[in-house]
Amino acid sequence: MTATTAPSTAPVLDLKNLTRRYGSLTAVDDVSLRLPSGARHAVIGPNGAGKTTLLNLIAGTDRPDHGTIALGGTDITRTATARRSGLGIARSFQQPSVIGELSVLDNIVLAGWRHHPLRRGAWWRPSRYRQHAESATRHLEAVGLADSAARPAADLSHGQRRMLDLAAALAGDPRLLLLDEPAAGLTDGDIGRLLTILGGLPSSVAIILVEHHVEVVAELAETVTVLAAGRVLITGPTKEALAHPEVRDAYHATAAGQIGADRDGAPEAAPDGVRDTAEARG
Ligand SMILES: Nc1ncnc2c1ncn2[C@@H]1O[C@H](COP(=O)(O)OP(=O)(O)OP(=O)(O)O)[C@@H](O)[C@H]1O
Repeated sequence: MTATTAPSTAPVLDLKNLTRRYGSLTAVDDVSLRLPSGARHAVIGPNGAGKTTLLNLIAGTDRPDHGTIALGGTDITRTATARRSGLGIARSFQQPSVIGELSVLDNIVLAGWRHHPLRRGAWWRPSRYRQHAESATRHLEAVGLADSAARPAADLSHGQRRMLDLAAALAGDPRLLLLDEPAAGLTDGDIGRLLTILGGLPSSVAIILVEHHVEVVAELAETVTVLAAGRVLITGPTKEALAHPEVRDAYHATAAGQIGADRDGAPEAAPDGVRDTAEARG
């Protein structure tokens, strides 16, 4: 495939008119979005709004029926998922994808090897292993897991697994990090640690955060896109987006479990929390 590379001033991500249909359902409906390098952007909306589908389209695990995706000015609409990873897109999942039988360190060594554009041969060969182990240790330090490096990943708590999944995503030195509900299932303490870690990432890494916790969005995101039934309701600065009347109304529906609810249907942000958080930023 031919790739057209634009100057480095190109947005890190440029989505144009993305649409994904499943039969008669349009999960992502004509979504356009331009993010500058180092953006801190959140995508919010009710259950079924199309947030995960949008991440799948960007990561390449799903394909749009219409529209284009450019990464740093290069059209990647038809580029395979593995190649997108090599180009700098990394993702952490709602369910952490760690290998329980491997040590915590080896999970990251393997992730670093997978992301390496020139990877060849077996990752555990000593020369390659040493090459990746040093940076793997740095990534574990960044997520607070260095002390657990030698433990089997299976021994980690849910919160620690999520941090390990995040370290695995960072192991490829991404320029675009896709985070799908990173705070889901975390304790308040773990959420605090997550905020510190994500807040400390270098500006060379742009983040797209799908998250139901409004306080996490308010703390981390500079800009927000609100999706409703696959369409963009609003894209703008976080404070403005969260204070938008339709967003406020939508979050009022939380009390009925229709938006912002966790998988058990419990509301994660009271309507007043939206207002208070948005005002706190201003
Ligand atoms: N592979 C698929 N086949 C058919 N329908 C799908 C598929 N994936 C998603 N959908 C539908 O597309 C719509 C958007 O789903 P999506 O998971 O993107 O929403 P979401 O905003 O991430 O929701 P949640 O907050 O619950 O994770 C939903 O109606 C969902 O049922």
